[in-house]
Amino acid sequence: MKIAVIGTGYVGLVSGVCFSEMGNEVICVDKVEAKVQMLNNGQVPIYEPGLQEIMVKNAEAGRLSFTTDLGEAVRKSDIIIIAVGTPSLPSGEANLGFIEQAARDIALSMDDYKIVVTKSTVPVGTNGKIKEIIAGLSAHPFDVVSVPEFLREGSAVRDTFNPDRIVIGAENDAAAGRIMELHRPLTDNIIVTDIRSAEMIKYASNAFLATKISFINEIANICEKVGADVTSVAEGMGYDNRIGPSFLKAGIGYGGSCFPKDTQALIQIAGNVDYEFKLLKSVVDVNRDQRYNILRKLETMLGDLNGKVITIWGLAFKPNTDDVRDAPAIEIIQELLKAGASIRAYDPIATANFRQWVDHDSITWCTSALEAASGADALCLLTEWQEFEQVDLKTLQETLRKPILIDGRNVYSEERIAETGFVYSSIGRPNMNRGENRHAFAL
Ligand SMILES: NC(=O)C1=CN([C@@H]2O[C@H](COP(=O)(O)OP(=O)(O)OC[C@H]3O[C@@H](n4cnc5c(N)ncnc54)[C@H](O)[C@@H]3O)[C@@H](O)[C@H]2O)C=CC1
Ligand SMILES: O=C(O)[C@H]1O[C@H](OP(=O)(O)OP(=O)(O)OC[C@H]2O[C@@H](n3ccc(=O)[nH]c3=O)[C@H](O)[C@@H]2O)[C@H](O)[C@@H](O)[C@@H]1O
Repeated sequence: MKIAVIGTGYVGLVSGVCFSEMGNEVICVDKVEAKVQMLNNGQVPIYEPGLQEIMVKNAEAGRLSFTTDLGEAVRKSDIIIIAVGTPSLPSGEANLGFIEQAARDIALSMDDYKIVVTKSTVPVGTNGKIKEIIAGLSAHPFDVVSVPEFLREGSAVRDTFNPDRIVIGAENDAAAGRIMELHRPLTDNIIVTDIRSAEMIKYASNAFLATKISFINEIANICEKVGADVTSVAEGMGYDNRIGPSFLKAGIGYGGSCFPKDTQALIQIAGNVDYEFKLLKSVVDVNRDQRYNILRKLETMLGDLNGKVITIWGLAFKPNTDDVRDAPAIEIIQELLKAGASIRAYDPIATANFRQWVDHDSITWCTSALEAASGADALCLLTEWQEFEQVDLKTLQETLRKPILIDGRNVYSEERIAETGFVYSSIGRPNMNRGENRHAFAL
């Protein structure tokens, strides 16, 4: 099939590359010329394991190309995939400006029947608006189909080739059939439904996963008070098939470009029809507060943070990505700076992106984990990069000025910590916490 993909962010680029790997002819379009130039030079603007190799292979085979010329891409293709951003407005509602612009651009370029597929996450009713926009500007026949995307950053290629399910929302059986045919090599688990339900499936899925995370984080907070271990609790719960083991890792809360934005958007979608989504509002509140656990733990151990030097390990919102959108590290570092602390920060790959969000004279950007730890009063681990797990804890203890380790992702085992002299605190594992109530002067 001949496919144009509009937008070369995570979703557009990964889908485009994977569809070309499946033998389709794909043209990826972005309005940012620098991005297209990079892609044409075989470079991937995002960090996504495995993507570059397949991209270069398919570009060399002539099945995959990149352009800023949306019109030509649309005219050469049968299927147009919209994968532009839908960021939050200050109200929490999804900003549909990029979607509407893409719909107008597509309409003005159409010269024949096209299937317009929306992969961006859009509020219920948006595909209907896309249809109206295109029909208002073009006399050519077309169908709009909603195919929400469920890939995760950091494992986007694997997720795309091994989806749990494909959801297709369509009004027309023939269009649904073409889109089914496109996805059939990936899975037999294809659910065809109406467009509004498909749009809702995406938000409901992300909101449910966010709920699981806030739920286990609250259980972790209670575990700390009653002396239970949240990792055992999650394991014990996860063996129940009705619950399942995934998304039960307690930590400092979810971040990233999607859960925070999509939970807010769903609260707004419900609010627009006079429904107060109380459960989801609490999920969001719990998530925001969970980040502050790190600060509370630091204050318990160090007292006043003014003048203290704090190491931050991990700036990306999760490992294996350089994406820092809504990363918990942003808010935690801002709060530490407000409290008068200075920061020594390190992330294996996300530092350059992070500096576009937060930069300050009191932050030293380090190029290795141990350099960041050097001479600090405490270390906070915020992203569970494998390199942090593999660090020699004795060397780490000697490198820090004070042996205080706050593990926001429960990376270290009880045995490993027991072999060290760290004052240690993690999330929901009170039996491992050591010396948490000792103030710095006692160390
Ligand atoms: N990032 C992720 O892991 C996932 C994202 N999604 C959803 O997919 C959508 C896209 O997300 P990302 O890939 O993160 O987006 P992004 O914001 O990283 O990238 C979007 C790209 O679209 C381009 N663009 C915008 N308007 C354009 C136009 N009219 N013509 C050509 N290019 C245009 C931008 O220049 C940008 O490069 C969002 O709705 C998001 O919620 C869904 C699942 C996973
Ligand atoms: O709509 C989207 O954009 C995507 O959002 C998430 O994917 P992603 O944000 O890439 O990453 P996740 O692996 O889901 O992690 C999100 C956040 O939750 C946190 N998390 C995840 C799992 C867990 O058990 N505990 C936990 O705190 C992570 O640290 C991270 O900050 C969903 O998992 C994807 O299915 C969806 O397509």
